[in-house]
Amino acid sequence: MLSQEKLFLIHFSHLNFFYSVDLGRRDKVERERERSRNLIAMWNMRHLARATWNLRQIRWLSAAIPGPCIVRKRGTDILHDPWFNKDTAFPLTERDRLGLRGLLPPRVMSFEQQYERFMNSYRSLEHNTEGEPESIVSLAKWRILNRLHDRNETLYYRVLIDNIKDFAPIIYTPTVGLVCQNYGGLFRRPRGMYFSAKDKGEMMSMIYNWPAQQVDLVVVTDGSRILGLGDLGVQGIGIPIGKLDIYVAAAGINPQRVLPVMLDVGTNNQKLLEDKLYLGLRQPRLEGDEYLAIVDEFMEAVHARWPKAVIQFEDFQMKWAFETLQRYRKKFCMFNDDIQGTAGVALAGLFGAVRAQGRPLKDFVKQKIVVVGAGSAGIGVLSMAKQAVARMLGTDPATEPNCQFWLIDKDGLVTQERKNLDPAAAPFARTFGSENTEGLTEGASLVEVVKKVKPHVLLGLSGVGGIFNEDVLRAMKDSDSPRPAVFAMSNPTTNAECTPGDVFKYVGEHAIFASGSPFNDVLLEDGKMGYVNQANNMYLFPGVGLGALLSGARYISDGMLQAAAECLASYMTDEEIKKGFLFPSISSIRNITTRVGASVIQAAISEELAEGHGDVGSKELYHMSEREIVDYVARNMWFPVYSPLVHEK
Ligand SMILES: NC(=O)C1=CN([C@@H]2O[C@H](COP(=O)(O)OP(=O)(O)OC[C@H]3O[C@@H](n4cnc5c(N)ncnc54)[C@H](O)[C@@H]3O)[C@@H](O)[C@H]2O)C=CC1
Ligand SMILES: CC(=O)C(=O)O
Ligand SMILES: [Mg+2]
Repeated sequence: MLSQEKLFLIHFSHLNFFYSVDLGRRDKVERERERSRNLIAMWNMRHLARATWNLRQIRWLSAAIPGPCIVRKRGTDILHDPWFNKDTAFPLTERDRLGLRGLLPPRVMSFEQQYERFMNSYRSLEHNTEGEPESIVSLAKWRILNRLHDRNETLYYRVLIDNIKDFAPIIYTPTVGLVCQNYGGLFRRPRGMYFSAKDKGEMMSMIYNWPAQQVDLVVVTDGSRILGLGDLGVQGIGIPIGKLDIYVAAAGINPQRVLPVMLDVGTNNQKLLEDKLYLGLRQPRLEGDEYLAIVDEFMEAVHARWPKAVIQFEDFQMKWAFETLQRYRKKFCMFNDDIQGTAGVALAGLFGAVRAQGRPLKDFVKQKIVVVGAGSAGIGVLSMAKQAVARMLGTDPATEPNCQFWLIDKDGLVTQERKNLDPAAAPFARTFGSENTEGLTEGASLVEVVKKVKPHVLLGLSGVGGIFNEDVLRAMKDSDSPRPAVFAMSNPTTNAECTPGDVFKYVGEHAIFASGSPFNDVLLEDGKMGYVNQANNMYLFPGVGLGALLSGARYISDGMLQAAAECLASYMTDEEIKKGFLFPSISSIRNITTRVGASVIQAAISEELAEGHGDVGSKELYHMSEREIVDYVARNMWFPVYSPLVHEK
C-alpha cells in the first residue's frame, strides 16, 4: 500500500503538472478541486478506521486538502500579499504564469529551506540578545515573527504551529501585553478592523470594507481591561490578533477567515489621552446606552454579513463583560472568553487538584476553594464550579448553598454584610452567623482567610502581582489537602499572584502549581523538578470556537462549555496528574483542540442546537458517530502548505 507521504506527493505533483499548463479556466479548477476532495475522501475511508489520533495524522489530513488557490493578482501584487506570497519558493512554472519572472532571484528555494532559514535567524537573534533585558529580547522576537506574518502567512503559521511552545509566549501572553503597551511605537501596518464611536450609523456599510468573502471567527475587544494591565484603549487590538493566531495554530481556523476587531469607544487612561502619538479616540469612554448602542450596531453588522461567524468577546471590563454576555448569548453565536473560557480551564484544573490527592472526582463537592479576584474571570470560575457541584449532588445551582467557596476582592473577604455588594458576586458572598464562620468577618484579609479556612486550592484572578506573598504561601502549608494547589492565573507574568519558586519553597515540594503565563519548571532541593502548569484559557477557547463553528450552533450553551471543560479535564491520566501535571503540554494544542471541538459539537447535537456547517447539514451531523465527529473536526482544520496558484483574469 502507498504510504501517506507518497500518496500526498503523487496528488500534489499531479496538481503542479495540471497547473503548469496555463488553463486558468474555472470549470477545470473546480473539476480538479472535486477530484482532490474525492481523493481525500477515499484516503479517509481507508485510513481513518485504523488511525490513532496523533498530531501527525491530523496534520496529514489537513495538509492533504491543499486545493488550488485562485488569485486575481499578478506580479508584485502577489509578492506583497502575505496570503499568496511564497517568496523565493515560487516554482518557475508559477513565476511564468503569474508574471513573476525577473521579480525574484533565480534560485528556487524549497519550503523546508525557507523554514530553516527563518529558524536560523530566530536562533541567532536569541544568541545575539543573550544577557539583554527580557522585555527587549521578547519585543525583538515579536518583531521578527510579526515581519514574517506581514510577509508570508503560510510560512508564519507553519513555524508557529511547529514551535507553539516557544512562540506562544511571544505572540500571546506575556509578550502580547508588552506589545499592547507599546503599540503606538510598534504600529506599522493595520491588522483587523477598527470601529469607533465616530462610526455610529456607518458600521453596516463599513463591514463590507473587509476584503475576505467569508469570516468564521471574530475576536473583539474594547480595550478596557487588557490582561492585568488595565485600560489600554485602542492599543488593546494586540489581544484579538494574538488570540486569533492561537485559533489558527490550535484550531486550524483558516487565517483568511479570521477578523480581529477593536471597538474604540474612548479610553479612561489619562496617560494615553495625553499622549500625542496615541492612535485611538482621545475622549473618555462612552458609558451606558451610548456604549451599548455601539456594541449593538457592531454585532448586527457582523451578523448581517457573516451570520454563521462565531464572535468571541475578550478583555472587556467586568460590567460590560457580564452585560454583553447576557445581552447577546442567545441572540448570536458568541461567548466571553474571560468569563466562560477561563472558567472551563480552571474547572479542569480544580478537578485535577482533586485527583492529585488520590481522591475520586465526586469529592470535588468537599473541596475548600479560595478565589482571589471577584472580576469577570473569578466570578466566571465560581459560577461554573458551583454548577459542577450542583450537577454532582443533583441539586439546583441557584439554591445550592455557598459552603465551599470563599471569594476575596480588593476589600477583602466578600460577605453578605458587604455594603453595595456586586450582584454578580452576591451568590458567592459568605453568610455568617451559622456554624460555618471560622471566626471570619466581612473584609477579612487574604492571609487570615487562608489561615482559618486551610483551603485545598488557592486560586488567583486578581491581576495583582505578588499578592500571594510569603505569609500567604506559608499559611497554605497547613492546607487540609495532602497536595495543596496554588493557581496564580493572572497575566501577564508580572501580574501573577506568585512565582512557582515561592510556592515550592513556602508551601512545600508536594504542592501543585499553575500559572496563567508560562514559567520555567523549578529545580527542587531533592534534585527533582517542580512542575509548572499553564492554566490559561488558550486550552479551551480554540475548541469552543471551532466546535461552535463546525456544529453551526445557534448559540453557545452552558452544556457546550461544560463539555469542553470535561473533555480537557479527562485528557490527563491519573499517573500524570499524580506527578503534578494538570494540563497537557502546549505542544499538543492541536490534538487537544480537536478533542475539545468534537465534544462541543456533540453537546450541540445533543441539545439540538446544531444546524450544520458548509456542506454538512444538521441531518448528517446528527447521524455521525463519536469517531466521525473527531474526523470531521480534523478534516476541517486548515494547515499551512503552499497551494498551487491559478490566475483568473
Ligand atoms: N489565566 C487565564 O486564562 C486568565 C487570566 N485572567 C487574568 O485575571 C486577571 C483578572 O481578570 P478579570 O477578572 O477580567 O479582571 P477584573 O478587573 O474584572 O477583576 C479583578 C478583580 O480583582 C480584585 N482585586 C484587585 N486588587 C485586589 C487585591 N489587592 N486583593 C484581592 N483582590 C483584588 C478586584 O476587586 C476585582 O474583583 C487579569 O490579570 C487577567 O489577565 C483573565 C482571564 C483568563
Ligand atoms: C488569558 C486571558 O484571556 C487574559 O488574561 O485575559
Ligand atoms: Mg482575556
